[in-house]
Amino acid sequence: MRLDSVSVIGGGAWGTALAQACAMAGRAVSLVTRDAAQVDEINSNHTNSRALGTQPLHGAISATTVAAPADIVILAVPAQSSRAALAALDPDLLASKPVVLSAKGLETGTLDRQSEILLDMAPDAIPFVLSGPSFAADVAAGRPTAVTLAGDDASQTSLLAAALAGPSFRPYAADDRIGVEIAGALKNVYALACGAVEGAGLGASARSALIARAFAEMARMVSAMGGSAATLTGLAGLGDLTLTCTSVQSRNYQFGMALGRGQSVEAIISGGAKLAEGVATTPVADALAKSLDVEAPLIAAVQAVLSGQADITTVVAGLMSRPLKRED
Ligand SMILES: NC(=O)C1=CN([C@@H]2O[C@H](COP(=O)(O)OP(=O)(O)OC[C@H]3O[C@@H](n4cnc5c(N)ncnc54)[C@H](OP(=O)(O)O)[C@@H]3O)[C@@H](O)[C@H]2O)C=CC1
Ligand SMILES: O=C(CO)COP(=O)(O)O
Repeated sequence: MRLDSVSVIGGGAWGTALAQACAMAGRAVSLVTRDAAQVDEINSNHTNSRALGTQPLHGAISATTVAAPADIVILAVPAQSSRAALAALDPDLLASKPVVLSAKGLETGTLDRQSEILLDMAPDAIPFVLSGPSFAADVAAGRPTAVTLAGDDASQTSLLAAALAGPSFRPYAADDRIGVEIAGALKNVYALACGAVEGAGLGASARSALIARAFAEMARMVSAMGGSAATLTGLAGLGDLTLTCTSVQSRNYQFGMALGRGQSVEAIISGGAKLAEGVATTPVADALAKSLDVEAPLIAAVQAVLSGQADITTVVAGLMSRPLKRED
């Protein structure tokens, strides 16, 4: 498997940060964005100001609007856009190629994970999932970051992890693709909840209780969906859950804070909120929990708030009055 060149699809914060990580790892990187002005800026000024402000980009990154063949493809568009972005690519670019899925979300309507979308659109592609505690700004600035890279073939996954690893970006190879995907998607739902706890002024104790119960709920979801709950002790589980559920830097946490202050979803979005993947993923996760008969009161609570069925006070009172139970 040749792993010299990388095509990153998506010129937002995460696509640009992953392009930077790959360039720092010694790969030749093509960053594919649909915005011609962004292409000009990246190629002439080595910045992508809309995505990452003044962060200087590595000279090994070149931008384009049209994807060219590469040894590795990284998909870095929002979860709800993955299918359209794949459909716009020449299928030959994906056939038998390692495709790294980096979006954290479940698809509206189909309830699909990112790798299910990929295999639907490009059955010959080789899916890998990259997830873990990693803000784009940190990765792009070369601050130390560690993530999980999950794939079906252990030796291929280790080779790919080595090809993407650089001085400040450390992928750990893993084999539980489903567990990593579900963890990455659900942590955004719980980050909305934790942000809401902060926005509503419910205190740090409540937030930590929420994180711990979210971890237990996530384990039930992962197991029911065919993944391994043990995966959640790693970077994609505990690592990303704690980062996103405690950082004001997280867009999902910020969205949750606005909910906690009493703003409606519509008002937050029309006020220019950045991408918060948990908003689209919550109803999908709620539907999956119900169809799989998984006890998921926290996902249901976030769904009740997002859909306007209940306010935060009512939802918290409901959670606190559930029958007492053993912790396991
Ligand atoms: N930012 C972060 O710190 C991290 C993000 N992620 C995940 O990465 C994913 C992307 O997030 P992020 O980059 O931050 O989001 P951004 O909002 O910063 O960027 C999204 C990018 O995707 C592009 N895009 C949207 N739809 C399409 C499409 N159909 N075809 C091509 N390009 C498209 C947008 O283009 P345009 O501007 O033209 O609309 C934009 O460049 C999310 O799932 C997120 O959870 C994961 C880890 C860290
Ligand atoms: O996934 C992330 C960090 O690991 C980014 O989180 P937000 O999308 O909430 O900003």
